[in-house]
Amino acid sequence: MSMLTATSITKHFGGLTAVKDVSINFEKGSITAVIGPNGAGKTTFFNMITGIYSPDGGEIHLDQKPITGLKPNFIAEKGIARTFQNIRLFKEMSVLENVMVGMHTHLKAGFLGTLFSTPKVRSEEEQARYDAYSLLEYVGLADWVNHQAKNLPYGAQRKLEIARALATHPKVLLLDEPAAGMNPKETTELTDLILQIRDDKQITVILIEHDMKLVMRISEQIYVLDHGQLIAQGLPEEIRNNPNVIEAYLGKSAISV
Ligand SMILES: Nc1ncnc2c1ncn2[C@@H]1O[C@H](COP(=O)(O)OP(=O)(O)OP(=O)(O)O)[C@@H](O)[C@H]1O
Repeated sequence: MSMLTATSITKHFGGLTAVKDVSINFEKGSITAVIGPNGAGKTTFFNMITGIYSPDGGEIHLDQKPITGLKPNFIAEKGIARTFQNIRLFKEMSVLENVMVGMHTHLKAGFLGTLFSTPKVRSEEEQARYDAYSLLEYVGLADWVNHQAKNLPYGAQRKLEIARALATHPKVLLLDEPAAGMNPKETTELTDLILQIRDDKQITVILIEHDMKLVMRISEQIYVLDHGQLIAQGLPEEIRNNPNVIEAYLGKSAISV
């Protein structure tokens, strides 16, 4: 079953076409990678899906419903969460608070409730605290809950971003270069975590990533962008051996990955 569909989406920045006529269908519960050289249009593609940019052409559907051009907060509420290429945490806040922030779209007590701290607000807050802790335990950060986010090792900060994204109960999780800057041990842990998220929660995972070992290991489908256009799609094995992809991006050395 299709969970997210981009149909012929295009984005121009002045005279530059960053994404041109790209169509991709993401199946429910699948793990898909979008790869390609620097400047290929991968992040722009993510930015259109998450509502940061409105496409200049084409349509996007989530769970068969149109979401094209909706504002990011609406798209988040409808079930798309993301992490960023450059980590975006509230650095002075605790690890637990960072995840609780991710939950706020789901809390029901309104502004007045928050102002007067009614019993309903207090119980919601307690539940949020408990859920945030559970999520941190799930991603392997239980020992860090009370630390300031800025004091976490790099790999743990990336995991915290994932926990915060999961706090919104997404149907689709977009990961923008989740392994960037990670050491091999952290990358292996991340690989296991992504697989676990999909298996346990049936979340549709889409990742942009330059670490080809990770990409080849976990992706069921791979899409390759170059100069804003889709130049290939297929199974990891097919992509690894595709002459156009080797030429545009992977290089000959990739064959041994
Ligand atoms: N806001 C913007 N204004 C103007 N040009 C932009 C903007 N965002 C992206 N671009 C341009 O669009 C093209 C695609 O950029 P994009 O960041 O989507 O590529 P990418 O594949 O994510 O690259 P990388 O792997 O380096 O992150 C690039 O030429 C980039 O300079």
